[in-house]
Amino acid sequence: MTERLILQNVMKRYGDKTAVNGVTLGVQEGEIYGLLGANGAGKTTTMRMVLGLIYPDEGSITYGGRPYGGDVQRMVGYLPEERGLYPKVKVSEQIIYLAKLRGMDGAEAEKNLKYWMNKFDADEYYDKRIEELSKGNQQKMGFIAAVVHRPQILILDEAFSGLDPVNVELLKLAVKELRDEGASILFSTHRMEHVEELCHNITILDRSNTVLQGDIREIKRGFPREQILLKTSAAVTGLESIPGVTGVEGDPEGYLIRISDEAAAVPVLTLAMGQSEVRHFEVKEPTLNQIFIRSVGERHE
Ligand SMILES: Nc1ncnc2c1ncn2[C@@H]1O[C@H](COP(=O)(O)OP(=O)(O)OP(=O)(O)O)[C@@H](O)[C@H]1O
Repeated sequence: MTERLILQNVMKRYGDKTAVNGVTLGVQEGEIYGLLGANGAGKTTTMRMVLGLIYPDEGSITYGGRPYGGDVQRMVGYLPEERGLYPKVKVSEQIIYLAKLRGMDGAEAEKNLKYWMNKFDADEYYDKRIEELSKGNQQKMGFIAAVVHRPQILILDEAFSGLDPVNVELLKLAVKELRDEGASILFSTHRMEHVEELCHNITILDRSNTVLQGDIREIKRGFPREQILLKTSAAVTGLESIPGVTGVEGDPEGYLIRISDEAAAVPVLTLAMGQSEVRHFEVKEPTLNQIFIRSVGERHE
């Protein structure tokens, strides 16, 4: 697989404040790459540099091997920032206009627009003005505006915020479809469950620095497993007394057992089997949410 979007040691300062301190990452064709971080970590600044809205003070960003400029601008799609679409202009008119600006011919733009409007269950908004739409529906139109010209690189900053659960699913499907067609997607969000579902590779930033980077599965292997999920046919007593067990919650339908040492797993299972039929036993991997809190939260303590 080829890395299409590459950031190398990208640095941005505002006066004596370093907003982004040497970020290096690569997004492949057909990949959704997660860019995560606490508030103020440098995500938006990084994405604004990728969009060519601001320039890095150091380092480089390349798009299919080329620097920003010329045709590269047309390769990139992004969700307009809040109020990015003109409230008084018809949805179809401005989205087709934007697609043409990015080099697509009118007929193809119209065809793509209709395709996405239909996917998003939004046909009825075609001839409406943006200001007539609810906030969530405006956001869906923003998403269509970002993808209508079929960009090879797509920048999504909190693309699902403010959407109802049905629309979140629709947008997730759309993002997966674009990935499967080969788009390179830089995806930023605070919703870790979306990252777990959509991304393989991530970078976590904290106060302008990269604190974790790589394949989510490998990152997880580097963190201790601290929870056991146990389901049994009857109550199990004495779990709390096992060395390494630091807490027990729940009931036979699902005990959540906190452990400080994975060596506690075997005695937990042995005890449970001695008292009951064991229906489920799992030493749980940490969630990305727990990893985020550990790696970012601990730095702040
Ligand atoms: N135009 C600017 N002038 C001065 N400082 C800025 C500017 N833009 C961003 N910063 C600073 O750079 C740092 C990174 O900000 P950025 O907006 O990139 O964070 P973020 O990760 O997107 O945060 P959030 O999750 O809160 O949106 C912050 O400390 C911010 O105050």
